[in-house]
Amino acid sequence: KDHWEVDPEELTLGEELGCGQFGLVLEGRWKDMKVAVKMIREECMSDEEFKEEARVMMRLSHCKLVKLHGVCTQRSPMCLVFEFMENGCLSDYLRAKKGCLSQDVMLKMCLDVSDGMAYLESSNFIHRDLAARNCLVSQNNEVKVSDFGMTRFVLDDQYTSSQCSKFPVKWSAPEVIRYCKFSSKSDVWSFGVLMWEVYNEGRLPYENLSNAEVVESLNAGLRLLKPRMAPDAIHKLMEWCWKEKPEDRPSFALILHELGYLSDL
Ligand SMILES: Cn1cc(-c2ccnc(-n3ncc4cc(C(C)(C)C)cc(F)c4c3=O)c2CO)cc(Nc2ccncn2)c1=O
Repeated sequence: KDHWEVDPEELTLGEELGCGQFGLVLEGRWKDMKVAVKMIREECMSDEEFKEEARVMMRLSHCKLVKLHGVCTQRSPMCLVFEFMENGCLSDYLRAKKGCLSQDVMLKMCLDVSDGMAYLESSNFIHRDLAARNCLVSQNNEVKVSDFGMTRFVLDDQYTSSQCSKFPVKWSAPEVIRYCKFSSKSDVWSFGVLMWEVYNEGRLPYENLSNAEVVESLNAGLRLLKPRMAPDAIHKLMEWCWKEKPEDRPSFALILHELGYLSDL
C-alpha cells in the first residue's frame, strides 16, 4: 500500500460540510483527528489523474496550506482526507465577522495567505483560483490556502473557459482572461483581489459590474478602490499586484517580506 493510502476502516464519516466542486465534503474522524473528507465523483476525475494529484499534493506541505493527510482509492467514490479547518472558508468568515475584525487581524490574514503562496511559488506550483472563498480558517483563526491546482481537474467547462459564466474573471489577471496564461504572477494578481476582499470584510469585488464590464474597466486602466480599512501601504501593495504586465508585479517572496515588515511596525 502506498504511504498516502488511508485505510477506510480507520475513517468514520460525520456531518456534511458542504458540496464542493467534485462532490460532497463530510466532516470525519481519522486516527483521533478531526478531518474533512472530500468525496470525488468519478465523472469529475479519472483514477490515474486522481492518484497523480494526490502524490503532488502530499509533497506540498506547509503550515499555511490545508494539509492533505491521505487518500482512499480502494473504495468508490474515492476520497481525499484533509486536516479539518474549524471556521470554514475565509469569505464566509469575513462576512460573519463584519465590523469585528481589526486592521491587525486583517493584516495577519493576508500574511498567512502570502506565506502559503510564497511556498507554492518556491515549489513552482500555480494555484489558478486564489480567492478568499478558496482559503480556510482554522480554530485559532489562522488562514490557510486550499484547493490549489484543483481547477485542472474540473471537467465543467463553465469554469475553465474565461468567456463562461463560472470563470472567476474578477480574480483573474488580464493575461489569464485573454490567453489563459497562468503563472505565479497571475496568482499574485488574484492575491491583490484577496487582500481587497479581506479589508472589505468579504464584499464581492466590482459588485455592480458584470464580468464583461470588469474586463472593459481593467482595459481602461481602472482598478479596485482602496478599502476604508486598508492603510495606504496595503493599497499600494494591492495596486502593485495589479500591474498590467506580469513581470511588473511583485513575487510572493517580496509580498511576504513587505507584509512581514508592516506587521512588525
Ligand atoms: C478541509 N475543509 C474543506 C471544506 C470544504 C467544504 C466544501 N467544499 C469545499 N470546496 N470549496 C471550494 C473548492 C474549489 C475548488 C476549485 C477547483 C478551486 C474551484 C475545488 C474544490 F474541490 C473545492 C471544495 O471542495 C471545501 C474546501 O475544500 C470545509 C472545511 N471546513 C468547514 C468547517 C465548518 N464549516 C464548513 N466547512 C474544511 O475543513
